[in-house]
Amino acid sequence: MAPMGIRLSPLGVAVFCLLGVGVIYHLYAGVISSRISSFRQRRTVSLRDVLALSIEAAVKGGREVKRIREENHLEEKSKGETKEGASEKLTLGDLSSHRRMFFLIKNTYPFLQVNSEEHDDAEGDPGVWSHDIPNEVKQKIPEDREVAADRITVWIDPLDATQEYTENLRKYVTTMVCVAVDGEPVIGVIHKPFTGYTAWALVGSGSNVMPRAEYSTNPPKVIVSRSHAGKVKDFIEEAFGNNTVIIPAGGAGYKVLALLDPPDEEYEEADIYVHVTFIKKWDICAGNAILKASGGHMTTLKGQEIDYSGHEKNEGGLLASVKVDHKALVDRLPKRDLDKH
Ligand SMILES: Nc1ncnc2c1ncn2[C@@H]1O[C@H](COP(=O)(O)O)[C@@H](OP(=O)(O)O)[C@H]1O
Ligand SMILES: [Mg+2]
Ligand SMILES: [Mg+2]
Ligand SMILES: [Mg+2]
Repeated sequence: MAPMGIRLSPLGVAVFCLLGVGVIYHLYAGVISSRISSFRQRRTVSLRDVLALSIEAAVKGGREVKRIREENHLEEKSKGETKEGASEKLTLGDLSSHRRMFFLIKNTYPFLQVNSEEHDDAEGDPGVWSHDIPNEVKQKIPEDREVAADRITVWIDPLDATQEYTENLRKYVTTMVCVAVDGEPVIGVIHKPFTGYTAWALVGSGSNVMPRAEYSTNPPKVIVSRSHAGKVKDFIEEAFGNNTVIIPAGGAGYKVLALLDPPDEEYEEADIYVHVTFIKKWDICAGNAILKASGGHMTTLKGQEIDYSGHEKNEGGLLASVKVDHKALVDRLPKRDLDKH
């Protein structure tokens, strides 16, 4: 017999304990959840560390891209079709690079939101960041900034210009990482796996790639997509005249580099970059950050800034420029509904 004449069976004890936990949870739920959320908010990352990690991710992903192309073992598939009916290709290069890049970032900072173009939850990768900060980054970014982790969205394109990769047009291929803070592009990395060149920028702090000395807008030389062009030629001729030089090229990363002055072997020189079909944020965020760091702009065709948080779609087209009057360019573009392209 228990004291005071109460006898509790094991089941009774369990029910009693559960009730007790329930009462305590009810009383303290608000306190517990606010403690958890304030703990999350207090978690910060150094932007210089995230830049170095992004460079390492782009380079390591790029090694996979190069290896698989050189072994000529692409395992090419189609993920479906774009709205315009072009095949959206996927190769082993995209997937292996995704695994390297995505898990390098996730294993280092598991709490960061990372959005990759590709998905492969089945196979992880044990890689973690080396914590090496390249000398060039140390020199150009002497002062660091800490940012709350919940303000950050990372965008990864493990292989940009997959179409051209399958055609063995190597110069167009890049790997890209972008870090947005509150939806604004802040860190951009564009790496070229076949030459080893890497362009990077931390907006407001420094960059290793500069604009050229001169740009023309009367008319501009316009770089455009070669495999997702839509009716871009008509659009450009209506804006800038029938004699405008149009340069078709693969890759959104490549086309941004063509607006700048990268010390890389093979690239074309353009004054502006125009895209009129649908495009996704992992394709454009890194280039947007790099242009912004040089005082340039990447906007929709109506001149709106692109928000790099939330969903991945950009449906308003693209106009990118540097060292010219971007607003004046927007004003010269035809005011058309993009669905008609
Ligand atoms: N209409 C569209 N729909 C979906 N993705 C598009 C697109 N136009 C361009 N892209 C993507 O944007 C990148 C650059 O395209 P382009 O070379 O035609 O300028 C490519 O990225 P990926 O190769 O990473 O898929 C391509 O798939
Ligand atoms: Mg793709
Ligand atoms: Mg891409
Ligand atoms: Mg891609």
